[in-house]
Amino acid sequence: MLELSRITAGYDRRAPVVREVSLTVGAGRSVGLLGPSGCGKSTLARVAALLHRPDSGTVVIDGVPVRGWRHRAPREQRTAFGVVFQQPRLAADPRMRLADLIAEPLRATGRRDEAAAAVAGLAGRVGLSRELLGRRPHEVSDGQLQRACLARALVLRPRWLICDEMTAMLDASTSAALVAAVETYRAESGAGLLAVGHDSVLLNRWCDETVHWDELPRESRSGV
Ligand SMILES: Nc1ncnc2c1ncn2[C@@H]1O[C@H](COP(=O)(O)OP(=O)(O)OP(=O)(O)O)[C@@H](O)[C@H]1O
Repeated sequence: MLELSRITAGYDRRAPVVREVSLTVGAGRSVGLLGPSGCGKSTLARVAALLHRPDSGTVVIDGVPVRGWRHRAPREQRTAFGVVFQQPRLAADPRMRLADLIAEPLRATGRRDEAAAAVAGLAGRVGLSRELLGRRPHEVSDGQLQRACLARALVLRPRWLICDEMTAMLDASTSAALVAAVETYRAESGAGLLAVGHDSVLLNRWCDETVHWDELPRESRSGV
């Protein structure tokens, strides 16, 4: 279970963008989070993925409370998450070939020897040819780069996936292929998913449950 309780977070402690928000995703479940631009969905998603330390509140991952974010998070918790962002070009090192980009989390965790087999397997799943794996980000389309970013998010076989507007910049067929790759992985691994987006049709079709930002429990507002 991924439990976010009474999270307050932002970029200026005096004016947090997320205030006392709670959200729970059951083990193996998928939750779609909808909301207007700028309301704080990505910030909350980054808190959940241990990439952004909240000002207050608690995160509990599979029963273990989080005590540190980013480099302060224990490796076991950090690697429990695979994260895909909206803009692959901001999330990919422009110098790396796609094969190296996908394998990067394995290298960072001392598992370099697994890279070749893992990349070959994942490339098939996300629909990247061998030729594309040898190219650098500026030599591929946004959709092809996002396929590589999804493969990178799956390479450590995470228990949780956070997809923050993963398909926002993509055409319908690439979006469908990426959603299908996520769901195939979830079906075999039992991983849970938090998918953030604007597209209620897509999220309703994709996820077990969708919640709107304005409907999330806020203990302070209800007077607790
Ligand atoms: N690095 C940052 N520094 C300062 N403010 C930021 C930063 N990132 C986001 N913000 C601000 O925090 C607020 C919430 O942003 P966030 O990206 O979480 O919203 P969102 O709901 O995901 O929006 P969108 O749907 O447009 O992606 C916005 O007002 C945004 O301008």
